[in-house]
Amino acid sequence: MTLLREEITGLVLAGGRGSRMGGADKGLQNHRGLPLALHALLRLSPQVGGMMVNANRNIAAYEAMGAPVWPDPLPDHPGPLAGLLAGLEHCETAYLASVPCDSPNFPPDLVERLAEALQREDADIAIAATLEDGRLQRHPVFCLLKAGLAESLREFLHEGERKVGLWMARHRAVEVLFDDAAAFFNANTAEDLRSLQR
Ligand SMILES: Nc1nc2c(ncn2[C@@H]2O[C@H](COP(=O)(O)OP(=O)(O)OP(=O)(O)O)[C@@H](O)[C@H]2O)c(=O)[nH]1
Ligand SMILES: [Mg+2]
Repeated sequence: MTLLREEITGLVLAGGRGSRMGGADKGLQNHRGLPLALHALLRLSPQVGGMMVNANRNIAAYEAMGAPVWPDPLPDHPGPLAGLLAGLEHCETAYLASVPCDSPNFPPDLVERLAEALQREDADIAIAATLEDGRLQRHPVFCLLKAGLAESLREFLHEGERKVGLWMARHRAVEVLFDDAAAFFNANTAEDLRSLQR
C-alpha cells in the first residue's frame, strides 16, 4: 500500500539568493513563457494533494501562482533547509514533498516513487538520487518527509547548522534511484537557463 496523494503537500523552494544568476529572483525568471517556479508548481501539483511555495521576496508574484507562500522563519538566507522548515511548519498533511524552483524537468513520478520507498523502508525521509559517472549523486532538495520532523529541523537550524545532508543523516533516510539524471538538471546561471530552452 502506498501513501495517498491527499496526505502529501507539495512545496516549491524559491527562497534562494540566486547569486549565480546575478542576484535574480530565480523562480520568476522566464522559461518558455512562464516563470520558472510555476513550471515546478505545475509539475508537482498533480503528484500531491495541495501546494505551497517558499519565497523571501516578490511574495505577491508567487501568490499569483495560486498557492500559499511562506517566507523563511530564519533571517539571512541560511539555505534550503530554512525553506524546508517554512514548509514543514505550515504543512497540514502528514507528509511534505519538496522540489527546487530551478529544475523544471523533474520526473512526473517523483513523489509516487519517493512515497513507495518511504513506506517500504519505513523511513522518515526519502531522497532522490541519480548515478553520475557510476557514482551515486543525491538530490536532497527533491525529498519526501514526515511533517513531524519540523521540531528536529528547527532545533538543528537553531544550533547554527546548515547542511542538508547532515540534518537528513540524523533520521532514517532512504535514497531512491532515478534513471534520468538530466531530469534533475538545475539552472543556476543565466547560461544554464538558456541551455534549458534549447
Ligand atoms: N528558503 C530558502 N531557500 C533557499 C535558500 N538558499 C537556497 N534555497 C533554495 O534551494 C534550492 C537550491 O539552491 P541553489 O540552486 O543554490 O539556489 P540559490 O541560493 O537561489 O542560488 P545561488 O545563490 O546561486 O546558490 C533553490 O530552490 C533555492 O531557492 C535559502 O536561504 N532559503
Ligand atoms: Mg540550484
